[in-house]
Amino acid sequence: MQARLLLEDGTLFTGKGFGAEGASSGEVVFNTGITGYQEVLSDPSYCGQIVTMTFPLIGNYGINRDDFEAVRPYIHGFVVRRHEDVPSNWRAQYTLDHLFKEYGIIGISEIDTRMLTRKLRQHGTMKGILSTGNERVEELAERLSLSSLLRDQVARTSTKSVFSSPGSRERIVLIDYGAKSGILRELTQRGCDVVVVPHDTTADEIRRLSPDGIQLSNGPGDPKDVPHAVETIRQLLGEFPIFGICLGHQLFALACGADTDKLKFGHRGGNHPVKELESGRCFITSQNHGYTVKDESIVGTELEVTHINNNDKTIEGLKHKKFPAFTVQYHPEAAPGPFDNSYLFDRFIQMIREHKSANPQRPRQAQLAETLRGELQYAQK
Ligand SMILES: NC(=O)CC[C@H](N)C(=O)O
Repeated sequence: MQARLLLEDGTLFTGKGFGAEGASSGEVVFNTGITGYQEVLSDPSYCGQIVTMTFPLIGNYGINRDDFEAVRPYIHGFVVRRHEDVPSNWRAQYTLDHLFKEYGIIGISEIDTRMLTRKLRQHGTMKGILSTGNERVEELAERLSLSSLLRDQVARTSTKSVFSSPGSRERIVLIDYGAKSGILRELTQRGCDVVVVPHDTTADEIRRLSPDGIQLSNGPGDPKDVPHAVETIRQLLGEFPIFGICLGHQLFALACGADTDKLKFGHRGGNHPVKELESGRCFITSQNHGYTVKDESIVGTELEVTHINNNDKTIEGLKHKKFPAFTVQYHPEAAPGPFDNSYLFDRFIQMIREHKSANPQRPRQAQLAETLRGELQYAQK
């Protein structure tokens, strides 16, 4: 089956289709990871994007039950050099083609992904349209120009209802903006009592859950598309220890009065070098983002830059100077990518314990009584 990818600048790629048939448009981005295509394509932060893998052989180890980062993929297309439809791995349960057919996702192979990546690097990410049909190029171009990029990806990918993953240690409210499963996995592995809440949960609703700490998740799209999330973080800041990841980091920065901007082609891959300014140490990180916190916007806020990207010097980590809160632009939960940064979850738990022992005026009993009162009032409404 022939398939085509047309970019906004008029470049047309012709290749072979796999997965679903039809047409689909989105922002074309590239990921430089060598392994981990299952985690990449199921990371909700790619919602609405057509993802190109720079590694030239994809599909060779199939798809398995355990490596999903969300219950379903939200990507709008997948572009590869060579697609291997006969997986060879003991963990493989079915093929990439099978997965894409199930979820209506179009894959295209036999593409010069090196040329495509160079174009995206030079021009910046572009809109593109994938099609397995035989419409004329002019018709494809017309459909592409009429299509618009999604603005509601957080609502599309966030959980619709509250659910819990019980544990016997710290109670963490995880605000799900399109969270990767890896974040919940890291918290539950540490025994945390996690309650996952939708992106539009209010500060009062969160207070009623009596959290010891708040985890802000990753998520798709422009942080400025979810102003309600920024407002909620602003209300919770100072009251609870906060740890933010990726979109959570950007939303936190906005809540503290800083600003965000779009990068030319983003950071997506498993080997981005990040420098921790305090120690001077370099960490290799997993990344997937197209936006960044603007350097100059930190001035005059109560934020301090803790990490920078060693390639382009953009901000990779922040902490609040007064309140227990820190955030990173990269992915300590890895999946895919190195697990070197998972210690940040331990740091979060440590921060929660320190905050608790420094604030003995609100013992658990008093907090519980307060919660109960809140819930009663809520129920009587
Ligand atoms: N992985 C993420 O959380 C990405 C954050 C945001 N959507 C960006 O592209 O910058």
